Amino acid sequence: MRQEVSSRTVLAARKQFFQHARQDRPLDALVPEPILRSWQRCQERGLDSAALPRLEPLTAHELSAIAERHERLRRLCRPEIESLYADAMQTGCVVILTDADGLILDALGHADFAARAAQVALRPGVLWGESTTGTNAVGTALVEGRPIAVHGGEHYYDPHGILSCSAAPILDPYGHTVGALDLSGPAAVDHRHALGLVRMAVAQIEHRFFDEGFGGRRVLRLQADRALLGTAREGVLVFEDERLVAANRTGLGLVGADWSALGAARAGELLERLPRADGETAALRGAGGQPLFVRLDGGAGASHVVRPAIPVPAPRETGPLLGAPEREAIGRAVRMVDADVPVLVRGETGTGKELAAREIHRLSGRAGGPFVAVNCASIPETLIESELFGYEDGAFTGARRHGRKGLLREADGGVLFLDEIGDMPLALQSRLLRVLQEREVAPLGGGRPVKVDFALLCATHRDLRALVEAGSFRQDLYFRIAHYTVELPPLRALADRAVLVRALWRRLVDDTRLTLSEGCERRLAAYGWPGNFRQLAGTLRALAALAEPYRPVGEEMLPADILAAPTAPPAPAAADTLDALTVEAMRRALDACGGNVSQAARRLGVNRSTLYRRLFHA
Ligand SMILES: Nc1ncnc2c1ncn2[C@@H]1O[C@H](COP(=O)(O)OP(=O)(O)OP(=O)(O)O)[C@@H](O)[C@H]1O
Repeated sequence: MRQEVSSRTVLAARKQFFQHARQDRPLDALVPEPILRSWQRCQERGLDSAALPRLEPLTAHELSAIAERHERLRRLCRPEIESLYADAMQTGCVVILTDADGLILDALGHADFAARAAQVALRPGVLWGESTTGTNAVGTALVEGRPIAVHGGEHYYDPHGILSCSAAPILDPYGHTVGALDLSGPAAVDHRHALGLVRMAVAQIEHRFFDEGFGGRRVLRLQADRALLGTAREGVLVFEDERLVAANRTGLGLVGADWSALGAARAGELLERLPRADGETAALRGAGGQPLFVRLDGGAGASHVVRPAIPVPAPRETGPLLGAPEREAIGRAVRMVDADVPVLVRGETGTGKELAAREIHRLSGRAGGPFVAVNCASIPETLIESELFGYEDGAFTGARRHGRKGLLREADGGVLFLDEIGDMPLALQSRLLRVLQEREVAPLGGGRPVKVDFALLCATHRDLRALVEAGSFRQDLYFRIAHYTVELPPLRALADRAVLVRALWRRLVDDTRLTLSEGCERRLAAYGWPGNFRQLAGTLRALAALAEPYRPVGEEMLPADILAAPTAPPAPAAADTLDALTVEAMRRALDACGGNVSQAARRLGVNRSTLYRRLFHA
């Protein structure tokens, strides 16, 4: 209902604004002020709202060069993108990361909506800045410098009326805009929580900027609520000598300052004093008299890297968490790769096919060589050939085309990973087959063939045999790449999922004070996880964002569809077998040591590898 009323109002506002009809009501009573301001900016630029926006998508090659330049931003945003992705899968949305100009770097989400969004060019490589694409959440949030939701007809261009988008700019510790995060879905669906989710995710990302150290400067963490110190909801102020040089928005807000204070304000103007000792939590007052809890990390003589305010995490394990059969299958795949036999990894989306492929590479004799991953489904069909095989100078008309080596040659000495191989066009399948037979690549444009030496790993979520029968996959290529297949089972089919949930939580959440309650773990273990590990990881990250230190996350914080799923049957009586008792003792030791595997192994008097194998790969 709310959606209907608002879309009627927006329609009236559009009529008044774009058709210069009678001014029945002041426009700012019909649409939010930031939207109106944006419409006016677009009109002044001469954008025609009834036309199609002028778009110049980047080529896959240009996009990958830009994405590489923004590697740090993408890495810092990854945990939040994955947790928003879990939400997006449930609400039929896409999560989008852009650079500071509004160029889409990553878009991840529900396939149905992603396909519709692509029709209005809401996809990687396309610029959604306001000056080209009119009023839209990303572009307008970047211009206005604050989080903004743009629903349906509030978009400047008519075709964008199918979208409902919420975006927030991402600021670095110096107040510079480095990108924007956006959650977009169909306009017909009410996404009232989207802006809140995006805002929270951006606060976490901005907080993470401070993890990378400030070279001996003094980093002050502050909060009015002591329990929030050490969490992503704390404020941060960085001082060089006594001068404020970096901050996050919460920190500035708590001392009543804004970005203009950077480089100008001195500590004494913001707080009654700085705490005397490193690591000491002090109760003091802001310059305005407001009570605050503060803690200082690092100082004049401090080491180069800022000490984290949360307990030091155990070193991270990064490979996949696997059951014993899958670990064995991966071991066999490593032997195949070492013998130059191609390997196919099969599994539903999110089961960890790429992670498994990276693990095979890491364990193989080619670990010292490159791992080159190509997603055959995400590169436009017209570009796959040149991306893979490269091209000579002048192979194309147009000044931008310089010769390119191609990914097959870039994988030389290492592993080429062809993800979603089932989506490779038939003509290219023939070319690939020839390369595999002859072990040489001829670039487009008639260059001399070059010898290549790479091991081939392919992955698919499809039934390749059925594609062969349907005539869309070459049988000879199928036989060539599917000598040995690693089947990754869906998460719901794995044994002992509670152990997996706990292990993944420990991996993803550095702060050992944050834990899941038993009931919550049970619910998570019982759920069907259509998005498999990816969805589970996203959900765990979202729960971590809501968790408070020393208060185990309760079931009530779980998303509705997980709560609605039936819970697991009670543990089997076999729990009293010697094996089950051993594993239970190991789990308890691990919990007692805050997830630190080395410490737990020492306590039990067993090898670290034994503990790891029994708990995580059992
Ligand atoms: N076995 C696992 N252990 C821990 N994390 C995992 C595991 N499998 C997947 N993940 C996590 O889930 C996410 C998705 O993994 P990955 O991209 O490898 O899946 P995929 O099967 O290749 O997905 P898609 O088919 O959609 O490309 C990643 O963040 C990865 O770290």
